[in-house]
Amino acid sequence: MPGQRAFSQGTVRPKLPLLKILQAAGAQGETFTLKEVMHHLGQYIMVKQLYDKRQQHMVYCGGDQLGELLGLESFSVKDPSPVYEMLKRNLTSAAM
Ligand SMILES: C[C@@H](c1ccc(Cl)cc1)n1cnc(-c2ccccc2)c1-c1c(C(=O)NCCN2CCN(C3CCCCC3)CC2)[nH]c2cc(Cl)ccc12
Repeated sequence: MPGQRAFSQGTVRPKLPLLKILQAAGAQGETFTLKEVMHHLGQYIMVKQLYDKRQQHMVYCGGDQLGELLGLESFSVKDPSPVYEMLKRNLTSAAM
């Protein structure tokens, strides 16, 4: 029951550029929980090998759609703030 899910789990609707990134990581559908968004973004980084193999907390996203959305060439997974800022710009509540 989508309606029920929307109210019970804080479901969000990614804007198109972010939705395309999530779908490239294998996401199905158009609404997700925040946890699912983070999982698919992690998968995307791994599938596209955007993380540094030696310094695995570093993500080099310059030249990738993810970097376009973040407005960054790189970031560390140890500082999630740029990702949360990007999500604020690219997620709408699906509960409406
Ligand atoms: C704590 C969490 C996190 C979650 C959100 C944020 Cl804003 C920062 C940090 N995290 C810790 N390392 C990673 C990570 C590191 C390198 C490559 C891929 C993921 C993640 C990220 C996850 C995730 O869902 N993580 C599950 C467990 N990860 C452990 C790391 N594992 C990989 C580490 C590199 C070598 C291959 C395994 C993958 C599964 N989702 C993310 C999405 C983004 Cl935009 C950025 C990073 C992550």
